[in-house]
Amino acid sequence: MSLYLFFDVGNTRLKWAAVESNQNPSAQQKKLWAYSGSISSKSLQSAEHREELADYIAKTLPKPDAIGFSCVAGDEAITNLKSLFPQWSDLNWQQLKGDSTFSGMRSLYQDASKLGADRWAALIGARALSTNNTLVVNAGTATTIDLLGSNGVHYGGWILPGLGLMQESLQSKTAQLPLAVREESQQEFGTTTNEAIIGGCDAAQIGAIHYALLQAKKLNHPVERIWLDGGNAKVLLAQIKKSGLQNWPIEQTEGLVLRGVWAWLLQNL
Ligand SMILES: Nc1ncnc2c1ncn2[C@@H]1O[C@H](COP(=O)(O)OP(=O)(O)O)[C@@H](O)[C@H]1O
Ligand SMILES: CC(C)(COP(=O)(O)O)[C@@H](O)C(=O)NCCC(=O)O
Repeated sequence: MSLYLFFDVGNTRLKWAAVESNQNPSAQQKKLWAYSGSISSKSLQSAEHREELADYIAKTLPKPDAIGFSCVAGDEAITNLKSLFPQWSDLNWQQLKGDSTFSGMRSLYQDASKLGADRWAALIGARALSTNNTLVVNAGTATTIDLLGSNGVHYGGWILPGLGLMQESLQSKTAQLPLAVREESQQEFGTTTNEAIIGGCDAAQIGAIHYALLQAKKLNHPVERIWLDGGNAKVLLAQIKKSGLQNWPIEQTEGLVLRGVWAWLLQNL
């Protein structure tokens, strides 16, 4: 049996996972990854942290037969990532980019080489999970919202500051606003500065998803499934449920980008 190792380098977190060749990227079960983990993407900048990460991964899994990755954290991060396992120098690192081809899918992005590799990977991952009209929401450093038709066409999407970025920018660009902290007893409309900021940023994120649903319907691709992933997915989903939007066909998922890199790698082996 072969083993495949995948990396998703985001602007905040570096995620990895490994699977065996008898597994399938369309499998829905929660415990999908034989091995997985995450660490700050900044760790790639330090030789010491790179060595620790490489040691940890090499000790927890056997030598993989192929490595696939996507990276939106810049060229230096790619160079550092590819330097991780000098002992596996014969291994080919396969990089999924925004314009990597995937059979059965295409993007309407005017210049696909500019499409974030993680967005394209997440769309491929979503396609592996379901083939209906789908909204892919990745709530990470940035929040990205992308529409994927049941025909395999990516109609484009939106990029918003992520929840953390929204809150941080209010603090750093105003005189009076603190860095807000999420509390248990969040009201519908904020009655403190803290609540007003947390509620306002939530509303911007949830409102954007709501607007995307309306736009997709207008384009005659009514959304039948929303996949919500990323470091802020849990918090956002809780707010969506609290807001009385339970009838949205939304499901939290983990590792959609890694799943997409996996599906793509299998087409390219
Ligand atoms: N343990 C955590 N470490 C870092 N960020 C976290 C954590 N938990 C939640 N977050 C939030 O998730 C975001 C990172 O999510 P992630 O999906 O990993 O982003 P990216 O793919 O952009 O690296 C952060 O900006 C932060 O708002
Ligand atoms: C939008 C992003 C910054 C999201 O990055 P992330 O929050 O996942 O770290 C990334 O997908 C990116 O750099 N995209 C390139 C521009 C584009 O997709 O049009």
